[in-house]
Amino acid sequence: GQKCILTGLWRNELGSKMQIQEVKGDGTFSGEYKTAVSLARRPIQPASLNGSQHFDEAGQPTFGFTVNWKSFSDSTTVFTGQCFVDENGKEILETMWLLREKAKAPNGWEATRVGTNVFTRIK
Ligand SMILES: O=C(CCCC[C@@H]1SC[C@@H]2NC(=O)N[C@@H]21)Nc1ccc([N+](=O)[O-])cc1
Repeated sequence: GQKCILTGLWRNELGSKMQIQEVKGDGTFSGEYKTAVSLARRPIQPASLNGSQHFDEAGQPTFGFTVNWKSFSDSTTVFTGQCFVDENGKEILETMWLLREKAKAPNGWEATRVGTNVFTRIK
């Protein structure tokens, strides 16, 4: 199919897996995120994700999505990034994320973590 439509199964360098359902005409999508790592005490469970992508003429759109970890942690991650297609037609998603855990009070310096992830398509 068309390159950099996010529908499908993706995996990042941590071994986390992301399944994105069909991307709607307005660019919105939803899916499921299975993280390979966690700071939560409770066992990891699949989490829902919702986001949107652009449809970019060069076929290398930007996107963003939110993962609500509700089933095992009171925390939230937002990812934002761009899809790139390499010379072999291989797609990669370069992302940065912010992970917010629930803090006891405002201005909790320890509450937000930041990082990067690169995803490649599994299917
Ligand atoms: O552990 C969690 C929820 C799972 C977060 C997984 C992150 S999302 C960015 C990165 N990319 C991945 O594929 N996986 C990791 N939440 C949580 C629980 C406890 C605390 N804590 O500090 O106690 C902080 C966060």
